[in-house]
Amino acid sequence: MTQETAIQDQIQGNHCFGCGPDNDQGLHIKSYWTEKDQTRCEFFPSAHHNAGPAQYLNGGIMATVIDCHTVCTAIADGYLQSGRAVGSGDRIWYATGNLDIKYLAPARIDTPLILEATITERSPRKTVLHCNLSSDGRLCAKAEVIAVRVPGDW
Ligand SMILES: CCCCCCCCCC(=O)SCCNC(=O)CCNC(=O)[C@H](O)C(C)(C)COP(=O)(O)OP(=O)(O)OC[C@H]1O[C@@H](n2cnc3c(N)ncnc32)[C@H](O)[C@@H]1OP(=O)(O)O
Repeated sequence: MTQETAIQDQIQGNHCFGCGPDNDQGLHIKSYWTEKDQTRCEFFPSAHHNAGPAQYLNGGIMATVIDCHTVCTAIADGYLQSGRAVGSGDRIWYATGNLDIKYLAPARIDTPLILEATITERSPRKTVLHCNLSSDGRLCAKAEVIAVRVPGDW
């Protein structure tokens, strides 16, 4: 199960700092389905995304890309569960209700991140996801995220 168009590029009107195509100063992450209930994102940090040491990535950036990759996955899944193409018809939105992240190892600033999200639970009001963040073949963070459905005009 693969797709050529990123989830974020199928959703209109997204100004999110992490994932919104409409945010000129955002991170512009791109997420793709890989298998049923699984998505992947590759993100190249910029030089100014440092933690204190110049060689390592800031933990808030790590949390942001996990947040956006998982919530965009929940949004896309919301459309699919409704039998609709992603981005079609009335807007389906989710917001982050909970983000529980464990930092396991530093991620280098000069190495792409690989994010792999899996939907572990879904109900009409919320979607629960697990996400691994790896860099240079090493698991650097893992997270549990609860995405909660909100109105289309949220
Ligand atoms: C095209 C757009 C693309 C956008 C992508 C954006 C990616 C980035 C996402 C973000 O960063 S969003 C910004 C950060 N998040 C927020 O600002 C959310 C602030 N909180 C809220 O607005 C509300 O508290 C929230 C929408 C999360 C929940 O309020 P509700 O009153 O709608 O929830 P409700 O009490 O009806 O609960 C619905 C379900 O969610 C669960 N839930 C609600 N809040 C939760 C919470 N905080 N943690 C865990 N679970 C929560 C709740 O237990 C319940 O589960 P069940 O259906 O199983 O009973």
